[in-house]
Amino acid sequence: MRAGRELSNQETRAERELHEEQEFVDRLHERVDHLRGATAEELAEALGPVGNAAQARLERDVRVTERSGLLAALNAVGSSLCFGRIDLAESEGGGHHHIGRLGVRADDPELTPLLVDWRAPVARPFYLATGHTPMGLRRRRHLTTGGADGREVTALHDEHLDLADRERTGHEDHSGDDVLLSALGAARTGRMGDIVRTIQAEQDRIIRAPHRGVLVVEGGPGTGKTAVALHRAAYLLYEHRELLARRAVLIVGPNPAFLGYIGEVLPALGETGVLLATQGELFPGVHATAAESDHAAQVKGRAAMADVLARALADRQRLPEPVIDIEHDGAVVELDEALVAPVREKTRALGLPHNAAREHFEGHLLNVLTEQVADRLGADPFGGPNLLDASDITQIRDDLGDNPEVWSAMDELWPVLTPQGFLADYLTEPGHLSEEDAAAIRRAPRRAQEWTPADVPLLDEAAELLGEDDRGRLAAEEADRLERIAYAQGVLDASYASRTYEFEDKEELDGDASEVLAAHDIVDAERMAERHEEADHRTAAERAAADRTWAFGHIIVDEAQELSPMAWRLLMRRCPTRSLTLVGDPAQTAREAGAGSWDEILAPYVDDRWEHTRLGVNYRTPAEIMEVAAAVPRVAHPDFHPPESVRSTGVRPWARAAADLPAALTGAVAAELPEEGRLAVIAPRELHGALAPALREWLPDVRAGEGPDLTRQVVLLDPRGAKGLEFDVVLVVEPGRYEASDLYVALTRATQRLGVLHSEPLPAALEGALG
Ligand SMILES: Nc1ncnc2c1ncn2[C@@H]1O[C@H](COP(=O)(O)OP(=O)(O)OP(=O)(O)O)[C@@H](O)[C@H]1O
Repeated sequence: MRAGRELSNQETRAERELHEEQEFVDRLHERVDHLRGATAEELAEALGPVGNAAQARLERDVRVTERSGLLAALNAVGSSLCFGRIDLAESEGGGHHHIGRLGVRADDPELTPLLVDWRAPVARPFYLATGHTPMGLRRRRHLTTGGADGREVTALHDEHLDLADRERTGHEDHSGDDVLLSALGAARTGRMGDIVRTIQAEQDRIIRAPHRGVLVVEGGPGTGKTAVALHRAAYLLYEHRELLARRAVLIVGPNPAFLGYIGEVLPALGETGVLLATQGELFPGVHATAAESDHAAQVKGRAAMADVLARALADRQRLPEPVIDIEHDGAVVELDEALVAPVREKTRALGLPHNAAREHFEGHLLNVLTEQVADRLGADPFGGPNLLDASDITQIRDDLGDNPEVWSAMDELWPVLTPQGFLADYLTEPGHLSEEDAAAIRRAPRRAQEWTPADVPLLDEAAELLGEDDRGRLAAEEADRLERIAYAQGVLDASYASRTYEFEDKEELDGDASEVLAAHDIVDAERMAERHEEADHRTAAERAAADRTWAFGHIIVDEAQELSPMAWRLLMRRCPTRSLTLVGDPAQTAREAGAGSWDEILAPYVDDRWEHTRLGVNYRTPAEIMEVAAAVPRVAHPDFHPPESVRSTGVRPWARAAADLPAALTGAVAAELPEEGRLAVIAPRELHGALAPALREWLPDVRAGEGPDLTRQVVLLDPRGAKGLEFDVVLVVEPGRYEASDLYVALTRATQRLGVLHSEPLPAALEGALG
């Protein structure tokens, strides 16, 4: 009887708790809805016309940026606006805080905090507190919301961190671990989601690590490296908003499909100040997607290429072979090696980039040509000093400067080059390399500008070596400025013409009218022209994408060990403050183009001043699959330890030998396709053509070699393209053809089930390991 009453009291308490949280969540959404409307209105107002004063325009720009950021955050809240609550111990003053995706204050005079942003220091114990170290907490609560609009509180999970606390809420049956496990076991959508509800302590420490310096995060497959890197970006943007909103954060990922996969995480967290890019997109104006051999990419990635390009450029600073004849003033002026070599040396000695030095080359060359002409014209037949005076010499120099033959000689000897033009020329005839390496990267002239990702660091290197001959740009800017002044002058003249009329008109009505119009007198055309310059409303990330010399506030590199030494040179140029987070796993790295150990990568830039940290728990791959996959790196490293899987499913991975692979694949996909979620077929690229018809039922329009659409229920990938991705079910085809690191990647992509299909022998590591 007594037990029965207690039980019903518990039920009542549990219901009351749920009801109270529902009321709170309703109030919260109401407040956010109101804020959203008000912010949208403020933004519309800010985007409206403002006066011409520079101050007003500046203030408007700041307001627009702020309001747009806030609106993006408010629009992003989606369903789990509030997902946690922490109750403080009596010793900490009691009370509680709700934790959510963004900070929200009540509409009262004190602006009482309603919801604490997950990134705020107050929220930290939500992620870190344990029974052993409660961090001042009495209780931690996970709120799960759902329903049609995502606003219904569907479950609470309470953990008591003070073990002496006997109070029960009726929601203690499941712990925070169940919330994590249900997130991990959920069907995949083809897009990565955020993990703010369930960030684990080891991950939280990395996410909130100080932003200065280089932080290296290593961890096996599925340890949350990518998730952590993205949440770190969100955290840094929150913590250092002022700096990073201006300088933007760059996230570099291994391929476009991967960027598509992770692309929604930061916007869902309300952050827009981030540029996501692959290596192939890091040179503005170039979209480098052409393919090439591993050998070619490896040659291009070597650090020595910086020197090779510098030498190739020096080759373009030519000497006459043997002479260039210039017709001038009825005679021939001879440009030979003896004359040009000292000019070239003098110009090189300035240490300027090639294009920037061109102006000096022109000056020096004109001087020696002038001397030659003056020697001839002013020679005293009786052997005395030259008969020409200073003005004659100036005249000769000016005349030479007007002679097109002089300019074409200059273009031959010291041409102004673009990075694209220079590199394309180099690749059609690669010098300063062994014959074998040159053959690997040589390109037919008609394909010379089909850029590959490995070309991008070379283009950037070339741009550095070339510098800018900015005379053209400056002249264009000056012409533009003059045009604006002329326009402004026209406007002023027009308003002056109407002035008398308006003035008279107004004066009759208003004695102050002369004051208003007097403003005209102090605005000259030049200042008015300045005011007509376009306001730049692009975000910092958008401006950064278009600017090769942009210095980012922070750079995050996923799969960082894939990058070549030349790619590191490019990235370090984009990050002069050396504020970087590098994420990678050596066991998943194809070493061909990679830069080797972290020490080797980083020593040239930061010496040994970098921090290393590891993630050790696998949140993706069930233990059964991990056991099979770990055998692959163990072949070369017998003491290899994979990260520990947080889950097991009880389902063993299987292997099936089949003479007719396409038929076997069709059968396997039909049998394994999850009701909800995604299935990936990972197969060597050369088999895609033969396998695509077998997938027609699910992928009717797929063509071999196409970028995958990860939101389809079935996806066809090669092992490199599978990097960083995950699927509910994975079928690996012909694993005997993969390199070990690629095979390890392919085998660790599944969150639920793994199957292997082969017609050729299995690699030794998999033999006997599969059911
Ligand atoms: N704390 C967490 N809560 C919920 N899900 C998590 C958590 N940590 C990681 N995950 C999930 O685990 C999966 C693997 O994470 P992620 O892709 O970041 O791992 P990774 O280390 O980058 O893997 P890989 O090196 O294999 O690409 C993702 O689905 C991610 O959302």
